[in-house]
Amino acid sequence: MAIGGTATRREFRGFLALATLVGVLQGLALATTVPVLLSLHHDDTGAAWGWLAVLGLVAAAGGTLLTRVTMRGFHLAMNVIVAMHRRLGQRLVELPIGWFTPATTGRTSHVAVRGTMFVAQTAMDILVPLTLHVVTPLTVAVTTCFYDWRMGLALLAAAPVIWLSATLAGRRNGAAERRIHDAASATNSRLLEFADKQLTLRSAGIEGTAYAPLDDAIDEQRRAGRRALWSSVLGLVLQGFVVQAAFGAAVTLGVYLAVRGTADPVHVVALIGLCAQFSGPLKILAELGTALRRSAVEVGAVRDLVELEGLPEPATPSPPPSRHDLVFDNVTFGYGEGLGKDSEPVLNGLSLTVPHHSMVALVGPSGSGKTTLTRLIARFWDVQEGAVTLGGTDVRELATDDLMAQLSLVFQDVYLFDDTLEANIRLGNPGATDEQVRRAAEFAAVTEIAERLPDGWQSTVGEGGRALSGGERQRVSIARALVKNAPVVLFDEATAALDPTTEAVVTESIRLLAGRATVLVIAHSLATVAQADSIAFLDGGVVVEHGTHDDLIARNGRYAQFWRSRESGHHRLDKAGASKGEQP
Ligand SMILES: Nc1ncnc2c1ncn2[C@@H]1O[C@H](COP(=O)(O)OP(=O)(O)OP(=O)(O)O)[C@@H](O)[C@H]1O
Repeated sequence: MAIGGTATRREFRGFLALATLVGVLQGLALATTVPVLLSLHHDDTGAAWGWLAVLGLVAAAGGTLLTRVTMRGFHLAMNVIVAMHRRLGQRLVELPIGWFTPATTGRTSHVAVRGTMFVAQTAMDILVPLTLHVVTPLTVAVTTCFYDWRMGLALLAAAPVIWLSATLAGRRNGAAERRIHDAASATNSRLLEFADKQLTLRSAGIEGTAYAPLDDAIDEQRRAGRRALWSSVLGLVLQGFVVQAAFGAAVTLGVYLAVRGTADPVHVVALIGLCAQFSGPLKILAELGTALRRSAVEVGAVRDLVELEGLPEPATPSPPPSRHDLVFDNVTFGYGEGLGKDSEPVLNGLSLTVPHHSMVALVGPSGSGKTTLTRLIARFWDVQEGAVTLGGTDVRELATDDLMAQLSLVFQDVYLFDDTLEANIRLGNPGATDEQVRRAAEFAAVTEIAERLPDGWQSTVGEGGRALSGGERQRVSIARALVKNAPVVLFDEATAALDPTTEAVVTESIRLLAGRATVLVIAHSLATVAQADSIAFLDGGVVVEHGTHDDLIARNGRYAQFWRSRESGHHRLDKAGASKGEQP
């Protein structure tokens, strides 16, 4: 319950205390049946009625408190769900953007839905019965001591053995539940991937529901489920056996005492009835323990997510810089953990300067690190060695909001929300006037999209912008970047061939930005390269050549080769053409 915060923890303790009190009252009500029976046996009807009244009062108090405890459990569950969702939401905005992959998104949705559902169930369906099923038999055992200390002690001595067997069974089941959880998370991720990649799968001729990674994940989930079922059945059998053995031992002891004449046989019969109330609830203790562990696994997964390390925010952030030159100073970065041998650095001590309000084009073979380089500026991830500075300030020293306010990102995978065309542009600058939005849209040739769509600017673009073509989506994202009017623009030109309008918009918007913002563009077209103040040619995670177009042509190195090969054949630098195999 720590996950719900301090207030929830206090509420939880009160809830458990109340549930314990209900358990004690239920045990006392059961124990009161013994004097009722004995009074009847001794024909003392007055005492029998008296004890019956006590029994009624205790049972009524227990029932009333049980209603209260159930209500409290409900409130507690709701509070924890809200607290968990809040913390989860908070954590998601703090995580580095690079953390979000289809696998982690699948895991998150699984955890957010199942984890919270389990918490709600834990308080209501598990914790109350579990507390009652422990406290009531213990109260019965203690009160038995008052009637016959020998039989009472026998019950109390059995308690740790029963507890141990319940714990062992629960632990086994907990491990099985963890496997089910992992398998279900994996299936969830594969399912999302399967839905998301339908186009790719179908174009690869993989039709229907046959998709090996998903089938494997479902098989693993089935196997884990079967193992968990066996584990749970074995636990129940073990628990039932131990409890029956304890009950049998208490009955045998009672009979022995009666036969030896050291206990009244009627007394013993009444106590055997009470012992049955001791063993009944304990039989399903293992089952409840399993449910609790299952819940703990789900809650643990939420906690793991909540405790993931977010992007470290500076304790005292530097003020937003007034100049906007970008410097990569000896930057080393790899996607794995640390810089161990399992994590080949993608950038190897790379240094590059993009002066204030200048434009640098990044070119180079596929996989040379161009995308990675631009994303380090926006702190999708942090560098492992060296530094990325903006206006002389390390990007890690800036508050994330301040940093993002300086940047406009025009990436190929920029997401359009299932909202209106206008709202998607305004996202770049929520405070922009209608006039500013329309001007940016006009420049990025989005106006003609609005004119074509039935509801104009108010037309919704569908989830991820699916109502628009790839080129149109890029135009909307350019309009979004233009309306933001940020001093630094990171531009990833589309690698796929664009329609002529979009191609012209890309060229024009880059021309517009030149001199007004610091622009770092991953260039795939010669038209873009030609507009840059300088060109950095990347290979193997380092800048192998950097200079103006004329300088680099005169040097007759890698860039000159690339330029000639593009000029003589293709107009675009597609990925295949720029691959390492073919010298650019
Ligand atoms: N999220 C990621 N996790 C792990 N490795 C990655 C990730 N993104 C990129 N890489 C690896 O980093 C290397 C550089 O990739 P990057 O995308 O930066 O190159 P690029 O020059 O932009 O390539 P392209 O022109 O094909 O887009 C590649 O080997 C790639 O496989």
